[in-house]
Amino acid sequence: MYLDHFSVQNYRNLKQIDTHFDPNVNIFIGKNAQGKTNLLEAVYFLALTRSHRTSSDKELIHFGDEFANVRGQVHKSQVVLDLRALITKKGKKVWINRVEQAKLSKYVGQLNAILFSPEDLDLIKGAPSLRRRFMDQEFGQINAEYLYFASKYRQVLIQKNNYLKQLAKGEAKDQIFLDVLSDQLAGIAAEVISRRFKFLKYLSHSASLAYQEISLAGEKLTLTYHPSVAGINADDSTESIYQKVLANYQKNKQTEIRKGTTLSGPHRDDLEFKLDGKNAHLYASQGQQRSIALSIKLAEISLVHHLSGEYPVLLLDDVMSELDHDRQSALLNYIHGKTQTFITTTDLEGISWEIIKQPKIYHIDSGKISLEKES
Ligand SMILES: Nc1ncnc2c1ncn2[C@@H]1O[C@H](COP(=O)(O)OP(=O)(O)OP(=O)(O)O)[C@@H](O)[C@H]1O
Repeated sequence: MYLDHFSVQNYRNLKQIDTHFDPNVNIFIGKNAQGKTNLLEAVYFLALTRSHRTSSDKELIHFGDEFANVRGQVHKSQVVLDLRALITKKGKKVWINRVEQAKLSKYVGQLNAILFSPEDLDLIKGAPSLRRRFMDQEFGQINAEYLYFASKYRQVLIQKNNYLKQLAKGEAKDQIFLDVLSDQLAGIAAEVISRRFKFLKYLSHSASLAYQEISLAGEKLTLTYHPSVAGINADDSTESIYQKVLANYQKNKQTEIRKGTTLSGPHRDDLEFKLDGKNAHLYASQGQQRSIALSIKLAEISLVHHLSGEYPVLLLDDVMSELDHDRQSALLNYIHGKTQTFITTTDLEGISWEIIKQPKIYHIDSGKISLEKES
């Protein structure tokens, strides 16, 4: 798939943009704070109806304005879609082919976007919450059911935690209501966990292949999912995961009441990256971590293609300068001719131009873009 006609009004410092992107490579060159990330964020928002940088949509509206609007024409192999997202201070609305969509879950997934930014390098060594957010964002955009269950899980978890706090303070007494909430939460947790296992199995396999292409040393990369409820494994059915999560909630019921919070479930799970069986969090060098992060992104591209038959668009925010020549070559060769790619950079130094064939080059200055030359 690729994004052709693209227009923006009042998105952060991008007051007004109206352009047609190149189906292959688009490069945005600009000094710091000119709007390069904002532009990629606007594309990401059009795809996922959320920013990768903030959970507050209001921040996305240009200072002093009332709304932000992003619109794009997406070409897929069988169909052309007109997508539109409108952000106001009261909320957001989305349209597919001018028809307003009541549910965001019906909209998300029409345009798939994989974003790679320097922060992704923290995925390996950063806090477990980063890896959970990674799973929720990436699996949510490729699978509407995952998106639904992950957000339902968050809702019911808040409800259960609020009730646990009331019980802890003695403001509530009815433990049967707690059992009802735990049962509901365990059912949704099982749906989330079984899908995480399924997608991670594929991701691990293709990330391992990608890592082998990128790293000259040839170590084997594996991804392992660690559910916080002991005893759950990849071969378990959803029903059996549900039984194990529920049994765990029951076992820890009094501790959860005392602490006023739910101690296990998808919100406490983690993901482990290993190189030749060794935990990359503890042992991988900076360079190996870059290769792992890059391999995961390449594997995501392949996962989207595997599930939807379409390649996602790839947003590379300021990462080219972070990658050495060999890793840039591996990345660009991998995506060549498959994915529409958007690259931001402050300068042209350090980019392996010989690998990028006929890009469309834009300059970006104070939120305005201008085309350098047609490819
Ligand atoms: N809601 C908003 N309204 C207007 N301007 C905004 C808004 N939010 C952010 N900005 C401006 O956007 C600019 C930052 O843009 P962006 O993050 O895209 O920079 P960049 O070109 O990617 O720079 P760098 O190379 O440093 O990452 C800043 O000048 C900031 O003040």
